[in-house]
Amino acid sequence: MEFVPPWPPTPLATRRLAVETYCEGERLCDAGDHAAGIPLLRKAGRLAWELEGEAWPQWAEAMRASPPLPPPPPPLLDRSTRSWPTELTYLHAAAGDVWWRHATARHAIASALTRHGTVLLDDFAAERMAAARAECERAALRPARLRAEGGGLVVPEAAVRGDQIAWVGGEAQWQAVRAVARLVDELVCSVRLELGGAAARIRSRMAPMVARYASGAAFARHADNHCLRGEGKFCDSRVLTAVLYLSSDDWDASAHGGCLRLYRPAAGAEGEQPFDSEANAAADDDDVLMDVAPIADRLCLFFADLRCPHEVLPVTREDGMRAACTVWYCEGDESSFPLPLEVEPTAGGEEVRD
Ligand SMILES: O=C(O)CCC(=O)C(=O)O
Ligand SMILES: [Fe+2]
Repeated sequence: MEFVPPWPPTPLATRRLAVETYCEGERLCDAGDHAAGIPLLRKAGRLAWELEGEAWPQWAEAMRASPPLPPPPPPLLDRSTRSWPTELTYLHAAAGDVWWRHATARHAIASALTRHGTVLLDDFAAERMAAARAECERAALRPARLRAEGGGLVVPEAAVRGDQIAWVGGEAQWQAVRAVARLVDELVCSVRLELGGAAARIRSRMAPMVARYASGAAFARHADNHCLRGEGKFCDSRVLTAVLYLSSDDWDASAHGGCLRLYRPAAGAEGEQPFDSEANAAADDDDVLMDVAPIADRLCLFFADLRCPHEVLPVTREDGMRAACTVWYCEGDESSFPLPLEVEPTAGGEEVRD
């Protein structure tokens, strides 16, 4: 009688991971670490039912015998890769400096965010960018800190989080950074309703954070706000993250590093863990979505929660500046800067009191 398999064959995309998980489980069991090995063997069986049987199919044996292929490098979005949809290229050329104010652009931005959790806009602040960058270059910054297990704030190792930061208040030294943050406000306020969900309830934002990454600095994989679908012990009110890069004009990510690496949402992310640099560092590279070069005047918008894990890859350049202004947009009106319900186009760069 012909053997009829109990389930459809495991998809090709999952097979390699299943076999590798099995081999790692087997290696740990052989080394006597059954507590770590057995869960991996079980996981392998959940990934590919064929591995539960006595006799493995040919594809599984072949994979066990062949060394794993190195993962393909993630796509690098750099200066040569246009980040907006093709239909916006003409618009960008035609619409003058603030091209994304056009309704077509806003719909495309909202729809990319909804579909992919992230969107990139190049030439975002146009002529306002250079002054903001100059303020960032001049500023005295201090090492960023992370919350330690006991609750206190510590300066971590540079590979875990090595940026130097400042929170932008009402001081005269930050006039241009405040002006670009108001441009981001205008964009976020104009797309929030179309985004729906918690984004539709964005009513405030935090003070902008300016950050510079010197040579050797990185920020290990993390999500800005540890919650999934609005829930989780470590949830705060942040909904959207907006990062506007203020790097040197000649930043070449393939030579100087410092890319923002975006990951797919972690499978089964419960949203219950605090920032855990070890677990995050060990996370799977298979989940990489793309590497975003931190080129000047590029705005990267993404959801602040566990839908968008990300990391800053180490900077390898001694001179030059890898810098950004980050603004977090929050549900409700409790954060430092209330946002209007109606959007007014931001006046051309002049100073308005925040
Ligand atoms: O600078 C970047 O590209 C992202 C920084 C970041 O992830 C953060 O500050 O939370
Ligand atoms: Fe982040």
